[in-house]
Amino acid sequence: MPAMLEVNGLHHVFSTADAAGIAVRDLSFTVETGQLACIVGPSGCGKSTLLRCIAGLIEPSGGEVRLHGDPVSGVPDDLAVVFQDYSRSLFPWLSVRQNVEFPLRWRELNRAERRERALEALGWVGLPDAGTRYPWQLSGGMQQRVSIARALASRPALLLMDEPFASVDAQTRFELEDLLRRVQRELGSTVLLVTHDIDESVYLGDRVLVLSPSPASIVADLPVDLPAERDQIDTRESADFVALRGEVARLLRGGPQAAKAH
Ligand SMILES: Nc1ncnc2c1ncn2[C@@H]1O[C@H](COP(=O)(O)OP(=O)(O)OP(=O)(O)O)[C@@H](O)[C@H]1O
Repeated sequence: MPAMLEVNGLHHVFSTADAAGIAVRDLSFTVETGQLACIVGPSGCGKSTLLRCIAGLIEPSGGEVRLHGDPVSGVPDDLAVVFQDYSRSLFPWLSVRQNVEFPLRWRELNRAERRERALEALGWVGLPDAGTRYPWQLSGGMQQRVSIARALASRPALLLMDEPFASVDAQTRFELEDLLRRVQRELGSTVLLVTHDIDESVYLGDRVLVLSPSPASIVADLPVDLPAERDQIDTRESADFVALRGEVARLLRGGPQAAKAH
């Protein structure tokens, strides 16, 4: 059976990007069904470009992306993306429930089924009673929960997340990280999340892919051998967490040389 996501020799060049125009350089990896894989890399290294190529939003200059064996060209139906900026991704003139229902219009679902799915997804993210409110009546963290509910409502084969918690305060970030791990495990979702935050990548991931500075290539692919049940205080204080965080930090500081040593 093919992996849920296969990225083979992915390469992307922007005419104005740094390093002779190369944004992503010969990247290959797979993500298995039910896995939460984190990609961590320095600012500007090409994380968003990589995610956009996988989402079919950018046609890569070279290489290929396969979703459960099928080549990706254009945005696949069974893929959803959560971006960092929830304030620009939710429609302010639609209620929370209507926002969550919106992408379901392109599914073969009747009105009642769309409504049911939206309310179910709002329940998954702890907002069962927020359906009639408007995004601007909610806190930033609640708005990002709505974005996650909208992405999950279509039950995507793959959920892509681009720095999803970078715009909320530290306490809310912890809550959203725990929410994501809980929902991902309950639903068995396959998630690929990019972040520049080393601690977040280790706390959230079943696995951490470390990227080099621009142009992005893979420096290391590390399994996260932490217990599945994680706690924001105890896990972050554990010896295994501290050791892995140190390893990722050293790889990020050392770039490709560290990768060779690794
Ligand atoms: N549309 C574009 N046109 C030209 N160059 C681009 C475009 N988008 C990104 N780039 C360039 O590609 C490189 C990688 O950018 P990208 O946004 O993918 O990095 P990133 O790791 O997501 O950055 P950050 O951590 O700051 O969000 C950068 O040099 C950037 O300037």
